[in-house]
Amino acid sequence: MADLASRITKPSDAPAEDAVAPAPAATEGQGNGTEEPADDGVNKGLVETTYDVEVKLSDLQADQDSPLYSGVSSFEELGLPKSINDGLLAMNFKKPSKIQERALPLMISDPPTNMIAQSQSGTGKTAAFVLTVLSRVDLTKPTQPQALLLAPSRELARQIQGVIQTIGQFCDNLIVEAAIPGSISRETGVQASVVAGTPGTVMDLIRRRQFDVSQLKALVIDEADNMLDQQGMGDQCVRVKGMLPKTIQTLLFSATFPDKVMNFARKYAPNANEIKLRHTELTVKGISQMYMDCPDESKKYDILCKLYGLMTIGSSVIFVKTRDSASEIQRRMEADGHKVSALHGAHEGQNRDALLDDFRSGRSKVLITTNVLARGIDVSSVSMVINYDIPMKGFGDKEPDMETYLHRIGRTGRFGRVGVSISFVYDHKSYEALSKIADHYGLDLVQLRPDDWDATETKVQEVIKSSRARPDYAPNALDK
Ligand SMILES: Nc1ncnc2c1ncn2[C@@H]1O[C@H](COP(=O)(O)OP(=O)(O)OP(=O)(O)O)[C@@H](O)[C@H]1O
Repeated sequence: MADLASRITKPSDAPAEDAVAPAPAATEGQGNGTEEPADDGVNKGLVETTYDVEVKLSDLQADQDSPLYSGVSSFEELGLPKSINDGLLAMNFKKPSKIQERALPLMISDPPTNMIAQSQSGTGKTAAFVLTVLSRVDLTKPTQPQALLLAPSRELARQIQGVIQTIGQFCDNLIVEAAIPGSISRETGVQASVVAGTPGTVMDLIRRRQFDVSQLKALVIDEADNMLDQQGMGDQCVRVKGMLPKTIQTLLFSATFPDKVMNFARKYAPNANEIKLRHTELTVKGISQMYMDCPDESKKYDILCKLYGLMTIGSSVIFVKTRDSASEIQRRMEADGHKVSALHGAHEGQNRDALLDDFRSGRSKVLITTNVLARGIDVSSVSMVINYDIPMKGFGDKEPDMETYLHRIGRTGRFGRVGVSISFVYDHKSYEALSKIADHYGLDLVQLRPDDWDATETKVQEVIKSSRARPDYAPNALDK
């Protein structure tokens, strides 16, 4: 068994840095009733101290080693139309990140070329593909669908819709619709130039002839490794693509592209330009990765409750394995006087939307969820992620889900912010799973001990206190 203990850092050298993660497959939240699809995330390495050192975004974007680095001084230099640049300015996006600077020129040039692009969590992949889509839309045909963006969950599809609307706020006549369960009227069908949806719903709309795909010019698959995975929504994505014009420009994006899906991705998006990360580049430096050594499973809940005060300094996401345990932990925590909410695939769609909107706005600060929210969700105030259950994959939970770990912890530490992840281990199996994740990504995980609560609080607080919102950061498009 890999030795987690050998990777423990002392309190004084605690701050962690990079992260990585692969991801499991998510469905549209219509999972099989208990366990929901996983996804990834990773971080690694410990940096010297500096939890409380405030690094400005402008400094990060000038650091060539940062994924936020930009060699150009503004978006204007990338040749985007003024209406789009105005939208970026309104969002306070001053300079592109590395993925935006590298991918955009390749994607917006003619003739259109396919793209397979990888970049760490929270580094601005959404804007990269949204800008491409907006540059291709003919606004004189506002109700003619011209671009389709697919995502693994209704929450992510809605978030992408919001980003398109925000960046495109000065594009006259731009109409963006979400194609998620219950969103498109049967009478009218799709009446938009840009559609962001989940594959099952999109497939149904096309089959029922409520979605005219004949003029589509661009297809974006976000979280593409997860979406194309045969155990996830690969089949649906293949069917959807089979119904689209053959000449469509296909853009695949994710923070993780495990080798096993790369071959398929290359078939799905033939002759694509590729931007890939090396293994060592997958981690996000701002995320301090820790683990909690729980004496046994029954103590996990008590330890979670003890962490509640730290969770509410900012906002927190608690990831658990099943819908049932999400609901059960919510019930117990509420009975114990804590304010928490739980969101998972068993909830009805509008309820899910309201729960996430509350979390985005800060009306709720602690969200218990499953892998359905592990990927893509961007809430800038999240300063802590808890892996109450270590993400596992395969039948019988035999192997850790490297990708899901990376994506889960990537819900914090977004675009230069800092955050903490705490993974709970309590027995040989969970300890070994986390050890494998640490070995895979070369992580130095900081150990937290439930019997030394002062040290735990100090280590966590050091990070979270410096994660406060700073004015040089652009707000998330949907955060209120
Ligand atoms: N150029 C920019 N300048 C400032 N902020 C930006 C810029 N680009 C993106 N952001 C912000 O960074 C945050 C993360 O972006 P985004 O959600 O696109 O990350 P991502 O790479 O898609 O992450 P994930 O892999 O987790 O889906 C968002 O809040 C977004 O508004």
